[in-house]
Amino acid sequence: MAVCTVYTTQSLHSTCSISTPTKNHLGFNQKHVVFYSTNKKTTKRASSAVITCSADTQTVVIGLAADSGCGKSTFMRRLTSVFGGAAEPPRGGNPDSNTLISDTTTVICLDDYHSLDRTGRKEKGVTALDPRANNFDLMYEQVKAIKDGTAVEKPIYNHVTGLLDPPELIKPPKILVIEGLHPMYDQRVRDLLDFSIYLDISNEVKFAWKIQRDMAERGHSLESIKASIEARKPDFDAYIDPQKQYADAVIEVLPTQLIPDDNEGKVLRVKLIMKEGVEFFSPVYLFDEGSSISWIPCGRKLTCSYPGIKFSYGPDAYYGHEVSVLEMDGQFDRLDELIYVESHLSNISTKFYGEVTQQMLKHADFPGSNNGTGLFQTIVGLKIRDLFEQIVASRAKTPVEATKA
Ligand SMILES: Nc1ncnc2c1ncn2[C@@H]1O[C@H](COP(=O)(O)OP(=O)(O)OP(=O)(O)O)[C@@H](O)[C@H]1O
Ligand SMILES: O=C(CO)[C@H](O)[C@H](O)COP(=O)(O)O
Repeated sequence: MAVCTVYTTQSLHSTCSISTPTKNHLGFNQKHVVFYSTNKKTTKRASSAVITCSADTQTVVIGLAADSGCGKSTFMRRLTSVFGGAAEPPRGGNPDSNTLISDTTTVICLDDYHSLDRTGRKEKGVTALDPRANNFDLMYEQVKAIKDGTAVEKPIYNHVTGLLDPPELIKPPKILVIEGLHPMYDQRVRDLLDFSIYLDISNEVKFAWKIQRDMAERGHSLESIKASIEARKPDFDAYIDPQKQYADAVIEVLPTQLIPDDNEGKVLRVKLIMKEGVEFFSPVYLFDEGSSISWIPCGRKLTCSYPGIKFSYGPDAYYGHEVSVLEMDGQFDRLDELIYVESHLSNISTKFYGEVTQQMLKHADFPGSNNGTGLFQTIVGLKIRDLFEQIVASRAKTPVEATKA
Protein backbone atom coordinates (compact mmCIF):
# COMPACT_ATOMS: atom_id res chain seq x y z
CA MET A 1 0.00 0.00 0.00
CA ALA A 2 1.35 3.42 -0.93
CA VAL A 3 2.09 5.93 1.74
CA CYS A 4 0.27 9.24 1.56
CA THR A 5 2.21 12.36 2.54
CA VAL A 6 0.20 15.03 4.28
CA TYR A 7 1.39 18.44 5.32
CA THR A 8 -0.43 19.81 8.30
CA THR A 9 -0.25 23.07 10.17
CA GLN A 10 -0.74 21.08 13.35
CA SER A 11 2.01 19.57 15.46
CA LEU A 12 3.26 16.06 14.79
CA HIS A 13 1.44 14.64 17.75
CA SER A 14 -1.92 15.89 16.58
CA THR A 15 -4.68 13.35 16.44
CA CYS A 16 -5.69 13.02 12.78
CA SER A 17 -8.25 11.01 10.92
CA ILE A 18 -9.29 10.66 7.29
CA SER A 19 -12.91 11.35 6.56
CA THR A 20 -14.94 8.94 4.38
CA PRO A 21 -15.70 8.78 1.48
CA THR A 22 -12.19 10.22 0.91
CA LYS A 23 -10.71 7.18 2.60
CA ASN A 24 -12.49 4.78 0.25
CA HIS A 25 -11.74 6.93 -2.74
CA LEU A 26 -8.01 7.05 -2.06
CA GLY A 27 -7.77 3.54 -0.74
CA PHE A 28 -5.58 4.10 2.29
CA ASN A 29 -6.22 4.39 5.97
CA GLN A 30 -4.64 6.17 8.95
CA LYS A 31 -1.70 3.73 9.15
CA HIS A 32 -0.49 4.67 5.69
CA VAL A 33 -0.39 8.39 6.21
CA VAL A 34 2.80 10.23 7.05
CA PHE A 35 2.28 13.64 8.58
CA TYR A 36 4.75 16.45 8.17
CA SER A 37 4.40 19.39 10.49
CA THR A 38 4.73 22.67 8.65
CA ASN A 39 3.41 26.15 9.06
CA LYS A 40 3.35 26.78 5.32
CA LYS A 41 -0.02 28.23 4.63
CA THR A 42 0.52 27.84 0.86
CA THR A 43 0.46 24.05 0.77
CA LYS A 44 -1.11 23.04 -2.55
CA ARG A 45 -4.30 21.09 -2.57
CA ALA A 46 -3.46 18.29 -4.99
CA SER A 47 -6.50 16.18 -4.33
CA SER A 48 -9.69 16.33 -2.37
CA ALA A 49 -8.33 14.25 0.52
CA VAL A 50 -9.49 15.77 3.77
CA ILE A 51 -7.56 14.96 6.88
CA THR A 52 -9.08 16.16 10.10
CA CYS A 53 -6.61 16.87 12.87
CA SER A 54 -7.48 17.82 16.41
CA ALA A 55 -4.46 19.10 18.25
CA ASP A 56 -5.76 18.04 21.65
CA THR A 57 -2.30 17.08 22.81
CA GLN A 58 -0.42 20.18 21.69
CA THR A 59 1.68 21.57 24.52
CA VAL A 60 0.37 24.63 26.36
CA VAL A 61 3.24 26.85 27.46
CA ILE A 62 3.19 28.90 30.68
CA GLY A 63 5.90 31.40 31.67
CA LEU A 64 6.73 32.22 35.29
CA ALA A 65 9.21 35.03 35.89
CA ALA A 66 10.80 36.17 39.13
CA ASP A 67 14.14 36.90 40.69
CA SER A 68 15.91 34.14 42.57
CA GLY A 69 14.45 33.37 46.01
CA CYS A 70 11.08 34.93 45.24
CA GLY A 71 8.90 31.85 45.57
CA LYS A 72 8.95 30.28 42.08
CA SER A 73 9.54 26.74 43.40
CA THR A 74 6.79 27.14 45.99
CA PHE A 75 4.39 28.39 43.32
CA MET A 76 5.32 25.46 41.06
CA ARG A 77 4.59 22.99 43.85
CA ARG A 78 1.15 24.56 44.31
CA LEU A 79 0.50 24.53 40.56
CA THR A 80 1.47 20.90 39.97
CA SER A 81 -0.60 19.87 42.99
CA VAL A 82 -3.71 21.37 41.32
CA PHE A 83 -3.23 18.87 38.48
CA GLY A 84 -2.67 16.00 40.94
CA GLY A 85 0.31 13.69 41.08
CA ALA A 86 3.76 14.49 42.39
CA ALA A 87 6.34 16.38 40.35
CA GLU A 88 9.74 14.70 40.29
CA PRO A 89 13.10 15.16 38.58
CA PRO A 90 13.54 13.03 35.42
CA ARG A 91 13.92 9.38 36.49
CA GLY A 92 17.44 8.01 36.28
CA GLY A 93 18.76 11.37 35.12
CA ASN A 94 21.21 13.90 36.49
CA PRO A 95 20.56 14.22 40.25
CA ASP A 96 21.22 17.96 39.94
CA SER A 97 18.61 18.41 37.18
CA ASN A 98 16.41 21.48 37.65
CA THR A 99 13.48 19.87 35.81
CA LEU A 100 10.31 18.64 37.50
CA ILE A 101 7.96 16.25 35.72
CA SER A 102 4.44 15.19 36.67
CA ASP A 103 1.67 13.49 34.67
CA THR A 104 0.44 16.74 33.16
CA THR A 105 3.22 19.26 33.64
CA THR A 106 6.91 19.58 32.95
CA VAL A 107 8.61 22.50 34.67
CA ILE A 108 11.93 23.57 33.19
CA CYS A 109 14.16 26.13 34.81
CA LEU A 110 15.55 28.74 32.45
CA ASP A 111 18.84 28.78 34.39
CA ASP A 112 19.57 25.82 32.11
CA TYR A 113 20.01 28.30 29.26
CA HIS A 114 22.91 30.09 30.95
CA SER A 115 25.53 30.27 28.22
CA LEU A 116 28.24 31.19 30.70
CA ASP A 117 28.96 29.00 33.70
CA ARG A 118 29.87 30.45 37.12
CA THR A 119 33.55 30.87 36.21
CA GLY A 120 32.70 32.30 32.79
CA ARG A 121 30.44 34.92 34.35
CA LYS A 122 33.11 35.84 36.86
CA GLU A 123 35.76 36.20 34.15
CA LYS A 124 33.51 38.37 31.99
CA GLY A 125 32.19 40.35 34.97
CA VAL A 126 28.52 39.67 34.20
CA THR A 127 25.73 38.38 36.41
CA ALA A 128 23.37 35.52 35.52
CA LEU A 129 20.66 38.15 35.03
CA ASP A 130 22.54 39.74 32.15
CA PRO A 131 21.19 38.58 28.77
CA ARG A 132 24.80 38.09 27.62
CA ALA A 133 25.06 35.19 30.07
CA ASN A 134 22.06 33.43 28.51
CA ASN A 135 21.37 31.68 25.21
CA PHE A 136 18.02 33.05 24.03
CA ASP A 137 18.33 31.53 20.54
CA LEU A 138 18.49 28.04 22.01
CA MET A 139 15.75 28.84 24.54
CA TYR A 140 13.46 29.95 21.71
CA GLU A 141 14.28 27.02 19.43
CA GLN A 142 13.74 24.45 22.18
CA VAL A 143 10.55 25.92 23.64
CA LYS A 144 9.16 26.19 20.11
CA ALA A 145 10.15 22.61 19.30
CA ILE A 146 8.44 21.33 22.45
CA LYS A 147 5.34 23.38 21.69
CA ASP A 148 5.34 21.89 18.19
CA GLY A 149 5.55 18.38 19.62
CA THR A 150 9.24 17.58 19.29
CA ALA A 151 11.45 16.35 22.14
CA VAL A 152 14.67 18.30 22.77
CA GLU A 153 18.05 17.75 24.41
CA LYS A 154 18.05 20.62 26.88
CA PRO A 155 21.26 21.71 28.62
CA ILE A 156 21.49 21.57 32.41
CA TYR A 157 23.00 24.32 34.55
CA ASN A 158 24.30 22.66 37.69
CA HIS A 159 23.73 24.93 40.69
CA VAL A 160 25.90 22.69 42.87
CA THR A 161 29.03 22.85 40.73
CA GLY A 162 28.30 26.04 38.77
CA LEU A 163 29.02 24.13 35.52
CA LEU A 164 27.01 23.27 32.42
CA ASP A 165 26.27 19.53 32.54
CA PRO A 166 25.44 17.20 29.62
CA PRO A 167 21.89 17.74 28.31
CA GLU A 168 18.72 15.89 29.31
CA LEU A 169 15.84 14.79 27.09
CA ILE A 170 12.63 16.80 27.48
CA LYS A 171 9.57 15.29 25.83
CA PRO A 172 6.54 17.44 24.97
CA PRO A 173 4.16 17.45 27.97
CA LYS A 174 0.55 18.62 28.09
CA ILE A 175 1.70 21.74 29.93
CA LEU A 176 5.23 23.12 29.80
CA VAL A 177 6.12 25.69 32.45
CA ILE A 178 9.24 27.73 31.81
CA GLU A 179 10.27 29.35 35.07
CA GLY A 180 13.18 31.58 35.84
CA LEU A 181 14.73 34.96 35.33
CA HIS A 182 13.81 35.64 31.68
CA PRO A 183 10.71 33.86 30.31
CA MET A 184 9.32 37.12 28.91
CA TYR A 185 12.56 38.89 27.99
CA ASP A 186 12.96 37.68 24.40
CA GLN A 187 10.00 38.52 22.21
CA ARG A 188 10.23 35.24 20.30
CA VAL A 189 9.94 33.23 23.55
CA ARG A 190 7.26 35.58 24.88
CA ASP A 191 5.13 34.99 21.78
CA LEU A 192 5.16 31.25 22.49
CA LEU A 193 3.54 31.70 25.90
CA ASP A 194 -0.13 30.86 26.32
CA PHE A 195 -0.12 32.55 29.73
CA SER A 196 2.47 34.41 31.77
CA ILE A 197 2.95 35.26 35.42
CA TYR A 198 5.37 37.58 37.18
CA LEU A 199 6.13 37.32 40.91
CA ASP A 200 6.89 40.88 41.96
CA ILE A 201 8.45 40.81 45.40
CA SER A 202 9.27 44.24 46.82
CA ASN A 203 12.85 44.82 47.94
CA GLU A 204 11.95 44.89 51.65
CA VAL A 205 10.14 41.56 51.46
CA LYS A 206 12.79 39.96 49.22
CA PHE A 207 15.40 40.93 51.76
CA ALA A 208 13.38 39.43 54.63
CA TRP A 209 12.89 36.14 52.70
CA LYS A 210 16.56 35.97 51.69
CA ILE A 211 17.65 36.43 55.28
CA GLN A 212 15.24 33.76 56.44
CA ARG A 213 16.46 31.25 53.84
CA ASP A 214 20.10 32.07 53.20
CA MET A 215 21.03 32.87 56.80
CA ALA A 216 18.98 30.22 58.55
CA GLU A 217 19.23 27.42 55.99
CA ARG A 218 22.42 28.12 54.05
CA GLY A 219 24.67 29.73 56.68
CA HIS A 220 25.29 33.00 54.75
CA SER A 221 26.11 36.16 56.71
CA LEU A 222 23.85 39.21 56.79
CA GLU A 223 26.55 41.26 55.02
CA SER A 224 26.96 38.74 52.21
CA ILE A 225 23.18 38.61 51.65
CA LYS A 226 23.03 42.42 51.50
CA ALA A 227 26.02 42.50 49.13
CA SER A 228 24.49 39.86 46.82
CA ILE A 229 21.16 41.74 46.60
CA GLU A 230 22.97 45.03 45.92
CA ALA A 231 25.22 43.46 43.25
CA ARG A 232 22.21 42.02 41.40
CA LYS A 233 20.02 45.11 41.65
CA PRO A 234 21.16 47.05 38.53
CA ASP A 235 20.70 44.01 36.28
CA PHE A 236 17.48 43.09 38.05
CA ASP A 237 16.12 46.57 37.34
CA ALA A 238 17.35 46.51 33.73
CA TYR A 239 16.41 43.00 32.60
CA ILE A 240 14.09 41.20 35.03
CA ASP A 241 11.68 43.75 36.48
CA PRO A 242 10.54 45.19 33.08
CA GLN A 243 9.09 41.80 32.16
CA LYS A 244 6.14 42.40 34.46
CA GLN A 245 4.58 44.70 31.87
CA TYR A 246 4.05 41.65 29.63
CA ALA A 247 2.59 39.35 32.30
CA ASP A 248 -1.04 38.26 32.15
CA ALA A 249 -1.04 38.00 35.96
CA VAL A 250 1.29 39.63 38.48
CA ILE A 251 1.46 38.66 42.15
CA GLU A 252 2.91 41.71 43.90
CA VAL A 253 4.12 41.30 47.47
CA LEU A 254 4.52 44.40 49.64
CA PRO A 255 4.92 45.20 53.33
CA THR A 256 1.63 45.46 55.24
CA GLN A 257 -0.20 48.75 55.58
CA LEU A 258 -2.04 47.47 58.64
CA ILE A 259 0.94 48.00 60.97
CA PRO A 260 2.36 51.53 60.83
CA ASP A 261 6.08 51.54 59.86
CA ASP A 262 6.33 47.76 59.94
CA ASN A 263 9.83 46.59 59.12
CA GLU A 264 9.58 42.95 60.13
CA GLY A 265 8.22 41.83 56.77
CA LYS A 266 6.14 39.06 58.31
CA VAL A 267 2.68 40.44 57.63
CA LEU A 268 2.23 41.02 53.90
CA ARG A 269 0.02 42.98 51.54
CA VAL A 270 -0.40 40.95 48.37
CA LYS A 271 -1.96 42.08 45.11
CA LEU A 272 -3.18 39.86 42.31
CA ILE A 273 -3.08 42.00 39.17
CA MET A 274 -5.01 40.37 36.32
CA LYS A 275 -4.99 41.62 32.74
CA GLU A 276 -8.39 42.07 31.11
CA GLY A 277 -9.04 40.65 27.65
CA VAL A 278 -6.68 37.67 27.82
CA GLU A 279 -8.04 34.72 25.86
CA PHE A 280 -9.21 31.84 28.08
CA PHE A 281 -8.63 33.87 31.25
CA SER A 282 -11.35 35.72 33.16
CA PRO A 283 -10.13 37.70 36.17
CA VAL A 284 -11.26 36.75 39.66
CA TYR A 285 -13.56 39.22 41.43
CA LEU A 286 -14.88 39.98 44.87
CA PHE A 287 -18.66 40.48 45.30
CA ASP A 288 -19.35 42.46 42.13
CA GLU A 289 -17.33 42.37 38.91
CA GLY A 290 -15.89 45.76 37.96
CA SER A 291 -16.89 47.59 41.17
CA SER A 292 -14.40 48.93 43.73
CA ILE A 293 -14.76 47.05 46.99
CA SER A 294 -13.09 47.16 50.38
CA TRP A 295 -13.88 44.29 52.74
CA ILE A 296 -12.83 43.39 56.26
CA PRO A 297 -13.95 39.77 56.66
CA CYS A 298 -12.94 39.50 60.35
CA GLY A 299 -15.81 38.80 62.72
CA ARG A 300 -18.09 35.89 63.50
CA LYS A 301 -17.04 33.78 60.52
CA LEU A 302 -13.34 34.56 60.31
CA THR A 303 -11.03 34.67 63.30
CA CYS A 304 -8.43 37.43 63.00
CA SER A 305 -5.79 38.47 65.48
CA TYR A 306 -3.78 41.70 65.25
CA PRO A 307 -3.45 43.37 62.75
CA GLY A 308 -6.50 41.81 61.09
CA ILE A 309 -7.25 41.20 57.41
CA LYS A 310 -8.39 43.59 54.73
CA PHE A 311 -9.40 42.74 51.16
CA SER A 312 -9.75 45.21 48.30
CA TYR A 313 -10.87 44.72 44.73
CA GLY A 314 -11.37 46.93 41.73
CA PRO A 315 -10.44 47.96 38.21
CA ASP A 316 -7.15 49.72 37.54
CA ALA A 317 -4.51 50.37 34.87
CA TYR A 318 -1.11 48.63 34.78
CA TYR A 319 1.52 49.61 32.20
CA GLY A 320 -1.25 50.96 30.00
CA HIS A 321 -3.36 47.79 30.25
CA GLU A 322 -6.78 47.51 31.79
CA VAL A 323 -6.55 45.20 34.81
CA SER A 324 -8.55 43.95 37.77
CA VAL A 325 -6.75 43.95 41.10
CA LEU A 326 -7.58 41.79 44.10
CA GLU A 327 -5.64 42.62 47.25
CA MET A 328 -5.26 40.95 50.62
CA ASP A 329 -3.43 42.57 53.53
CA GLY A 330 -2.88 40.57 56.72
CA GLN A 331 -2.81 36.88 57.55
CA PHE A 332 -5.16 34.03 58.37
CA ASP A 333 -5.29 32.62 61.88
CA ARG A 334 -7.29 29.53 60.92
CA LEU A 335 -6.96 28.11 57.42
CA ASP A 336 -10.11 26.00 57.73
CA GLU A 337 -12.08 29.26 57.93
CA LEU A 338 -10.71 30.34 54.56
CA ILE A 339 -13.85 28.83 53.02
CA TYR A 340 -15.67 31.97 54.20
CA VAL A 341 -13.38 34.14 52.07
CA GLU A 342 -13.44 31.66 49.16
CA SER A 343 -17.24 31.71 49.05
CA HIS A 344 -17.17 35.48 48.41
CA LEU A 345 -14.77 35.22 45.46
CA SER A 346 -16.04 34.57 41.94
CA ASN A 347 -14.40 33.27 38.75
CA ILE A 348 -11.90 31.22 40.77
CA SER A 349 -12.25 28.24 38.42
CA THR A 350 -12.76 25.64 41.13
CA LYS A 351 -14.25 22.26 40.22
CA PHE A 352 -16.11 21.98 43.55
CA TYR A 353 -17.09 24.22 46.46
CA GLY A 354 -14.13 24.73 48.77
CA GLU A 355 -11.37 23.60 46.39
CA VAL A 356 -9.16 26.63 47.16
CA THR A 357 -9.47 25.99 50.89
CA GLN A 358 -8.74 22.30 50.36
CA GLN A 359 -5.56 23.10 48.38
CA MET A 360 -4.42 25.62 50.98
CA LEU A 361 -5.00 23.15 53.83
CA LYS A 362 -3.18 20.42 51.92
CA HIS A 363 -0.09 22.61 51.70
CA ALA A 364 -0.41 24.45 54.99
CA ASP A 365 3.32 23.95 55.57
CA PHE A 366 4.38 25.76 52.36
CA PRO A 367 5.70 29.31 52.80
CA GLY A 368 2.91 31.87 52.48
CA SER A 369 0.00 29.54 53.24
CA ASN A 370 -1.36 31.92 55.86
CA ASN A 371 -1.46 34.98 53.61
CA GLY A 372 -2.25 36.34 50.16
CA THR A 373 0.85 34.83 48.52
CA GLY A 374 -0.38 31.27 49.07
CA LEU A 375 -4.01 32.18 48.39
CA PHE A 376 -3.29 33.95 45.10
CA GLN A 377 -0.74 31.36 43.93
CA THR A 378 -3.38 28.67 44.50
CA ILE A 379 -6.02 30.65 42.62
CA VAL A 380 -3.64 31.29 39.70
CA GLY A 381 -2.92 27.53 39.65
CA LEU A 382 -6.67 26.86 39.29
CA LYS A 383 -6.96 29.53 36.58
CA ILE A 384 -4.11 27.85 34.65
CA ARG A 385 -5.90 24.49 34.87
CA ASP A 386 -9.03 26.18 33.52
CA LEU A 387 -7.07 27.93 30.75
CA PHE A 388 -5.50 24.61 29.75
CA GLU A 389 -8.88 22.88 29.63
CA GLN A 390 -10.39 25.70 27.58
CA ILE A 391 -7.50 25.63 25.09
CA VAL A 392 -7.85 21.87 24.66
CA ALA A 393 -11.63 22.17 24.24
CA SER A 394 -11.30 24.95 21.69
CA ARG A 395 -8.79 22.95 19.63
CA ALA A 396 -11.05 19.93 19.66
CA LYS A 397 -13.93 22.08 18.40
CA THR A 398 -11.99 23.54 15.47
CA PRO A 399 -10.65 20.60 13.45
CA VAL A 400 -7.96 21.55 11.01
CA GLU A 401 -8.17 20.65 7.35
CA ALA A 402 -4.90 19.34 6.00
CA THR A 403 -4.21 18.64 2.36
CA LYS A 404 -2.62 15.75 0.55
CA ALA A 405 0.66 16.74 -1.10
N1 LIG B 1 5.08 33.24 50.24
C1 LIG B 1 6.16 33.22 51.01
N2 LIG B 1 6.12 33.67 52.26
C2 LIG B 1 7.23 33.68 53.03
N3 LIG B 1 8.43 33.25 52.61
C3 LIG B 1 8.51 32.79 51.37
C4 LIG B 1 7.39 32.75 50.50
N4 LIG B 1 7.77 32.24 49.30
C5 LIG B 1 9.08 31.97 49.42
N5 LIG B 1 9.52 32.32 50.65
C6 LIG B 1 10.90 32.23 51.15
O1 LIG B 1 11.76 32.34 50.06
C7 LIG B 1 12.54 31.14 49.94
C8 LIG B 1 12.68 30.82 48.46
O2 LIG B 1 11.47 30.31 47.96
P1 LIG B 1 11.48 29.43 46.65
O3 LIG B 1 12.50 28.35 46.78
O4 LIG B 1 10.07 29.03 46.38
O5 LIG B 1 11.96 30.54 45.62
P2 LIG B 1 12.67 30.41 44.20
O6 LIG B 1 12.27 31.64 43.45
O7 LIG B 1 12.33 29.12 43.57
O8 LIG B 1 14.19 30.45 44.61
P3 LIG B 1 15.49 30.05 43.73
O9 LIG B 1 15.32 30.64 42.38
O10 LIG B 1 16.59 30.72 44.50
O11 LIG B 1 15.57 28.57 43.76
C9 LIG B 1 11.81 30.09 50.77
O12 LIG B 1 12.69 29.16 51.33
C10 LIG B 1 11.16 30.91 51.85
O13 LIG B 1 12.10 31.14 52.85
O1 LIG C 1 19.76 34.06 39.65
C1 LIG C 1 19.85 32.87 39.62
C2 LIG C 1 18.66 32.09 39.18
O2 LIG C 1 18.35 31.02 39.98
C3 LIG C 1 21.12 32.20 39.96
O3 LIG C 1 21.88 33.06 40.75
C4 LIG C 1 21.85 31.87 38.68
O4 LIG C 1 21.18 30.84 38.00
C5 LIG C 1 23.30 31.45 38.94
O5 LIG C 1 23.31 30.33 39.77
P1 LIG C 1 24.44 30.10 40.83
O6 LIG C 1 24.30 31.26 41.79
O7 LIG C 1 24.11 28.75 41.43
O8 LIG C 1 25.72 30.09 40.08
